[in-house]
Amino acid sequence: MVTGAAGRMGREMTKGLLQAGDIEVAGAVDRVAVGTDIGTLNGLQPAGVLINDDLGAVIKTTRPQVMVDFTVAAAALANARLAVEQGVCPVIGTTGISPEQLDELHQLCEARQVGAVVAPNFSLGAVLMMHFARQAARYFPRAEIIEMHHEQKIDAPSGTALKTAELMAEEIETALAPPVAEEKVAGARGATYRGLAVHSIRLPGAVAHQEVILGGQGQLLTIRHDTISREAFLPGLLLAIRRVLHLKGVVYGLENLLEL
Ligand SMILES: NC(=O)C1=CN([C@@H]2O[C@H](COP(=O)(O)OP(=O)(O)OC[C@H]3O[C@@H](n4cnc5c(N)ncnc54)[C@H](O)[C@@H]3O)[C@@H](O)[C@H]2O)C=CC1
Ligand SMILES: O=C(O)C1=N[C@H](C(=O)O)C[C@H](O)C1
Repeated sequence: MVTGAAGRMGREMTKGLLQAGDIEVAGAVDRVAVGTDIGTLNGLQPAGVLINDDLGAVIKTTRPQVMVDFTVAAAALANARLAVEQGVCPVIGTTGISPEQLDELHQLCEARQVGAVVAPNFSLGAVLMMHFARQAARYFPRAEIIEMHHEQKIDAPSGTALKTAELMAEEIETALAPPVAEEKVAGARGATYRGLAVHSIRLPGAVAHQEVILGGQGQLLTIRHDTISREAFLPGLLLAIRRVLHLKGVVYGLENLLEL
């Protein structure tokens, strides 16, 4: 089942799931487009699954194995609690979930022996970009992250940028440049997370893009990923759905399901 099924990601991923031979979409939840068939909503044949705004009722009536969540951070943890309590494995793409919320999910999943995947980015290219940035961080003393997204994105920095900084911080020792003597305009040097400067751009025309720039003596290394269309997220989501059924506890980051 999919929560946030009427959103940008929910629609695109539901469309892909409806077309995947080995997956049945049992239910769809959203606060909007209630009563709309998810097939029709996505330009396909009617699928016989109507969007419902009551997650508890959908879980009880359809008994799904997996709940895919693309909603908002404020809803994602509550949705996951409901799912795990019913033995349903959450696959969460929603970003903005705090480390404390992630800990709570870890404990809940351990206690119930239910698998969950939380992945700030399901695009395999973005996962590789993060992996390469982490590797490169071993050899460069400084790095900064620039992420660019569409204007409707509500969180900043992106979940991908935060995850990238977390991965790089495990390798890099002095990522943060010395503070400038005078920041003439507040925020000019971006935000700081895990010792790395992170800059967020929001522009029409953008989908999801990130550059990691590493600096060393006499050289710069730029690692960049561009999401041109949301279809990019489907193969990673399918992988997570198929694997989560065999997990116990939470896997945070798709890189942990790939042999990198
Ligand atoms: N992990 C990944 O690969 C990706 C993650 N995302 C993340 O997915 C999330 C959703 O992004 P978009 O689809 O662009 O947003 P969106 O705003 O288009 O869709 C969110 C949907 O969730 C619904 N919603 C909100 N609260 C709800 C609740 N309590 N119960 C049920 N439905 C609820 C909204 O009505 C809306 O239809 C964001 O956190 C974004 O950062 C986005 C793209 C890729
Ligand atoms: O909101 C988006 O669009 C995206 N959100 C995720 C994030 O916050 O990193 C993944 C991707 O960048 C698209």
